[in-house]
Amino acid sequence: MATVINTKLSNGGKKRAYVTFLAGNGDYVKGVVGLAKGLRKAKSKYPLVVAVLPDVPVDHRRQLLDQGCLVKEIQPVCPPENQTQFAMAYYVLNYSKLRIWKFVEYSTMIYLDGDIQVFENIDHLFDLPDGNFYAVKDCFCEKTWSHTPQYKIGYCQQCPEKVTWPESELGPKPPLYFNAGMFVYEPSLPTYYNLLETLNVVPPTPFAEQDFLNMYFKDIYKPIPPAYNLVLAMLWRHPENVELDKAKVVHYCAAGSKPWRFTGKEENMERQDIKMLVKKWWDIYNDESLDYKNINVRSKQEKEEEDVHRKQQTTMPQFFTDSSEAGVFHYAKAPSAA
Ligand SMILES: O=c1ccn([C@@H]2O[C@H](COP(=O)(O)OP(=O)(O)O)[C@@H](O)[C@H]2O)c(=O)[nH]1
Ligand SMILES: OC[C@H]1O[C@H](O[C@@H]2[C@@H](O)[C@H](O)[C@@H](O)[C@H](O)[C@@H]2O)[C@H](O)[C@@H](O)[C@H]1O
Ligand SMILES: [Mn+2]
Repeated sequence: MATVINTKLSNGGKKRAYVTFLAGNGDYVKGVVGLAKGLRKAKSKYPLVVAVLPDVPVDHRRQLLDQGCLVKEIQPVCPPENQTQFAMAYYVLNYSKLRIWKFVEYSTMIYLDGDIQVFENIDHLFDLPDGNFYAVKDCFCEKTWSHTPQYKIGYCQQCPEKVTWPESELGPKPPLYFNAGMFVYEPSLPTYYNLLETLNVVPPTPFAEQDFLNMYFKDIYKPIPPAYNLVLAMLWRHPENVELDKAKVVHYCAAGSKPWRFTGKEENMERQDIKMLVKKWWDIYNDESLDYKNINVRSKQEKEEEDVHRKQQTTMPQFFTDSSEAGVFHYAKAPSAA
């Protein structure tokens, strides 16, 4: 009987945290600072861990520590030698995200890209049933997908009734596919080592670690509502699937939409909803009252009010219990991916 490795805390404690990933000495650090301040404004009760590659400079790490982040250095993960043309050349560095499965001091983590902002409290996602991988469905309609059969025939999982998948010509319909900019997962050493072993034998593909994670977790992937990761292209590709005022999490992944380098010149960036969302991001980034150093000076009364507000927030939203999403909770506990 193999010894079961207890990858949870030895005292069985249930630690939780948000986690993001930072590489390079460029301007993505602004995204992570904005995310740290956004989580604070949303009154999240869990810390933000930032997994940094060795090339993240000391002054950027200092900025993150000053914003109350927990900075953890990780080593890069490189895919096997390959001739793949990644959808974006820099996607090759995104494989390093896989290191976050090693953070087993946490039982559950919510991964958020550095170009994501959390505008409403999503702490309740930590209470989703264990054993699954939760994320929001992606869209195949941007030209970044032009290399795929879906794109070529105009098929998208966001509107499967629009173009029927031609099983006779293309074989079975592709499984549901998630955007890897946001997901709820359980760190696990067996899963971590198996991910790295599997990576070495799977040929890389254009969406790099996003494709790889979709392949690896396809049997335990459970979709959650788009409010938890609004991929901006949905606004012009599938407006019928978007309720902008209900978007709790916004993912600035459309070309030209990164708020900290926004010019408004690229396609779709002249839209009023895009400009409103970019302003919303900047309002948080520039709000000094959200800086970590200023948070601890609040009055005792404000803290009591905050506790009341937080208690109101921690109940699972109604739609998770009485809508199609309820299927997420009625699944039998899936076998761990490990
Ligand atoms: O130079 C870079 C590029 C990417 N990233 C990190 O990798 C994530 C994924 O890249 P990106 O969000 O640009 O991909 P997209 O979601 O736009 O396809 C970013 O959010 C950052 O957290 C980074 O830190 N530095
Ligand atoms: O390395 C691959 C990346 O793939 C994803 O971004 C893409 C993808 O979602 C496409 O569907 C969109 O068309 C595109 O705009 C968007 O940038 C993740 O957001 C990112 O974290 C990362 O995993
Ligand atoms: Mn992103």
